[in-house]
Amino acid sequence: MLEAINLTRHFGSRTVLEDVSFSVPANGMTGFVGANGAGKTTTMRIIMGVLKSHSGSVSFNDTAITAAHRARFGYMPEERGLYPKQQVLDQLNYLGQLHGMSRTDARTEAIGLLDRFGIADRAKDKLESLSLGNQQRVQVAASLMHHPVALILDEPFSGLDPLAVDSMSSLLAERAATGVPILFSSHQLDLIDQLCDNLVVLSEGRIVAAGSAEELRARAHSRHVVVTPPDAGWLREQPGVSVLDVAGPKALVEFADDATGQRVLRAAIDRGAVTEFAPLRPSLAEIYREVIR
Ligand SMILES: Nc1ncnc2c1ncn2[C@@H]1O[C@H](COP(=O)(O)OP(=O)(O)OP(=O)(O)O)[C@@H](O)[C@H]1O
Repeated sequence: MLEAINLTRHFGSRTVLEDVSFSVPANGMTGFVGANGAGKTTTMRIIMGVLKSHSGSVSFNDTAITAAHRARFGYMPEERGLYPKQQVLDQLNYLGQLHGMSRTDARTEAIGLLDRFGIADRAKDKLESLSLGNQQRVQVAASLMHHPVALILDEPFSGLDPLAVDSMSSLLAERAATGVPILFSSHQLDLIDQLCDNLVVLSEGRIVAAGSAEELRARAHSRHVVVTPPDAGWLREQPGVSVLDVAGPKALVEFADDATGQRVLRAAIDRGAVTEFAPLRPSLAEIYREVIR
């Protein structure tokens, strides 16, 4: 597990991170979301030691993080970082060898990753001759070359077509399943919803929500769809019930607590037929919108 503990960072007189704490558990993907300028890249840079925090710390598997840990991490920085004029395969080979892989292992791994991303035929081309989306695939491949023990990826999915998103997400899910903590930032809430086991939401340098998707869903608003023919308007009169929408027999409601939900269900049965009484699982995207409001 990777942990950020009370990180604070200023730029001049501006505080861009304030007491930021969250964990990135092994066995799962953690989505890092927040508006432009919220502080995601700054946090990732601090985790990777590219930037120092003014207070707070980072730990990996319950010990203070060291350069040796970080050398075994995979990092895809916001500014990317491969050489545009160098051949794709050469760069991946070189990076693998920098991480201690033999020339043969590095080459095998590089070809395997390029193949996985459907761009093995571009191995001998200069990076700059690839489309932006394909360059992005190479950048992600670079971060995966040495079988990292943790992955920190700054917007790895931006600019990818749907097939590339699929191949990248299945590869990352495989790595996560082997116990590699993965933190990735994204503005694509639908993807976050699809991929993440954990979510960290940053707003103006502060954590506004963090935890497992299940915990966050359980903590979120308790919305229900209630269908009581012929007309669900009576729900408006019920204490502890906020009616968000009503159309004939169907209402979308929020209960103040579970007991209110049970009381309303009994009242609905007393009135006649109840054809639907169903909790709505909020998506992570909805949770994000709610906490960021
Ligand atoms: N080197 C720097 N000098 C001064 N201010 C900086 C520096 N780096 C980042 N900032 C400021 O810190 C704040 C957080 O920026 P950061 O890049 O971490 O946000 P972000 O959440 O990654 O945003 P985005 O989603 O747009 O990538 C911003 O206001 C940014 O202008």
